[in-house]
Amino acid sequence: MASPNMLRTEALRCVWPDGTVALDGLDLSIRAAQVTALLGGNGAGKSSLLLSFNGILKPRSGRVLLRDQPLDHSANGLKVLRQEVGILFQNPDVQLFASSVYEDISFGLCNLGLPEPEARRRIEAAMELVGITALARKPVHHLSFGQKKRVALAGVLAMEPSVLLLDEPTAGLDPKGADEIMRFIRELQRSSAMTVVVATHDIEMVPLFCDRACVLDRGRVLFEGEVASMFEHRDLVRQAGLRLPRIAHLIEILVTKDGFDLTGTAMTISAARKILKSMKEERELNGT
Ligand SMILES: Nc1ncnc2c1ncn2[C@@H]1O[C@H](COP(=O)(O)OP(=O)(O)OP(=O)(O)O)[C@@H](O)[C@H]1O
Repeated sequence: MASPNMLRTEALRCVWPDGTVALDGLDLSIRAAQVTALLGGNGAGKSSLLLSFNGILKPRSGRVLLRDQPLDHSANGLKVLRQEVGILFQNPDVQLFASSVYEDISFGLCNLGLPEPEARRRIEAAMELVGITALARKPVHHLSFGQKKRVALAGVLAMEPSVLLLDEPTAGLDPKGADEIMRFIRELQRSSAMTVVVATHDIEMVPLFCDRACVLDRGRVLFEGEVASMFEHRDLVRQAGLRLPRIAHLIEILVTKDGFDLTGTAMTISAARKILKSMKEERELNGT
């Protein structure tokens, strides 16, 4: 059975104050308890869409619905919304402003007026989750970029949101850090049934960590559906300025240019290994 929709847009049109149309009549759905990749070239509208999900960018027309209820853009409505829908910005410097890591993570919770023991429990749990407990007393301005990103994420997670919006979470991280953050988000999403939306240019991680994909182009939806199905629409992928994962591209070249008789396609190394192993077994059976 398909998951219910957590977020939905109806003919959503968003225009920045300078007149730039960022989203141009968008109709799409974000399924609950899944990881959705938001893809598209530079300026396609990914960040603008995340900002509209969080109520920061208000629709010029159309609407955004959370659990089938239109967003309430009043001051109180936004306060409630931001407890439920957390956003990690691409640049952690716009998100961090307190003097120490601990204080920064506690900022959003202080605004909720939580009792001190509950706030402390949440802060410590969030620091533990993202692996920054040892940094608790460190000044934020002494942290590396990757550490700042984890602190900003801990601040979002301490609010215990049911929807997590991530704008380029792996940008600027080393390969190990990028892999760790995506694995961690995937595990967290599975254990807590969180809904996650990831705007990214990191196409390699899409088949590894995402269930669905939504491809934007000039503020419009070009594709919405399962990740595997998106990669089957190769023309569309390329039209949107995207590419296949390297391993899928290699398989494509082996079949189309080098005449390899491979059945199926592969988006990940483990899937490619299966295909190549089955080809080897078939050859051995046929004695070729
Ligand atoms: N604060 C702003 N003021 C005016 N225009 C903006 C603002 N932020 C974004 N835009 C414009 O809105 C459009 C969509 O930008 P957006 O940042 O949402 O795209 P994106 O898909 O996230 O791009 P990228 O992959 O480069 O981060 C672009 O034309 C951009 O120039």
